Amino acid sequence: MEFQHSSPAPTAGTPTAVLTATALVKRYGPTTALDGASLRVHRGEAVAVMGASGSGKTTLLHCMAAVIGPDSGSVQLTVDGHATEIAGLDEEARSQLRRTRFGFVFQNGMLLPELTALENVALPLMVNGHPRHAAESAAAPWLAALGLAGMEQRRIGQLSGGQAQRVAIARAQVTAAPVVFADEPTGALDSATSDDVMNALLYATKGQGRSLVVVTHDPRVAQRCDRVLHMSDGRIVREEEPVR
Ligand SMILES: Nc1ncnc2c1ncn2[C@@H]1O[C@H](COP(=O)(O)OP(=O)(O)OP(=O)(O)O)[C@@H](O)[C@H]1O
Repeated sequence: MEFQHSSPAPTAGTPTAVLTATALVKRYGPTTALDGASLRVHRGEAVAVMGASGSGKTTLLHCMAAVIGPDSGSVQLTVDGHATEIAGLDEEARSQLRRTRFGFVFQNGMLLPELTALENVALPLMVNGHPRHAAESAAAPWLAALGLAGMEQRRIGQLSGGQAQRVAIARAQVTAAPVVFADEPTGALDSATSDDVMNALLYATKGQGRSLVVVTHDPRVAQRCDRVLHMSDGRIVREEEPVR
């Protein structure tokens, strides 16, 4: 299965940074969305980003994930001992990075309704040039691992909200991306389903030695992560490690 190829978890006491953001600034006209935000994400850890509406969480996630470039500051991605500065890349290079190094899970899944569950999960591999049969063969074990065996041929509208979100999680894993970004992944779900989806998300990321960065308003989701970073006015102002 795809996740057998993933990196091992970091050894205790020597956390390795996979993403290091330093002094990120991003302005939209008169609005300063990021005002010197800095953080590190270590290999194999789950980090929650919390904060009031408008504090800059999504903008931070988008800068870290090469969705947008910051106006200034640095984002360093380190994979297999090789560090790359990604903050200044052009759109084409950012797009390639997103397809190969990052996975994404959003609140509404962002799945293609006209495709089946299996096709949705296989899609990132096909976009990266894998033939359909190979892509679907790699995708199917992920659906099974996330409790969706037998549902491969259903279209997204024939799944519950929690099932659809698990398809989105499978899709974010199938390229073995070292970092997965999730923006309010449980925002549209009831609390029991939210717990299931969070279990699936942690299993598919941290459980495979990958890193997870999750933006959330839900303290229950944050509580499940290794570290919780609090944002205010475009900066990280506080960090805590939830007691479990
Ligand atoms: N594309 C954009 N154009 C203009 N302003 C933007 C844009 N994106 C974000 N902003 C502004 O930047 C600030 C930070 O927005 P951001 O979405 O990062 O906050 P957030 O903490 O994720 O908020 P929420 O919890 O409501 O999603 C806000 O004032 C927002 O209005």
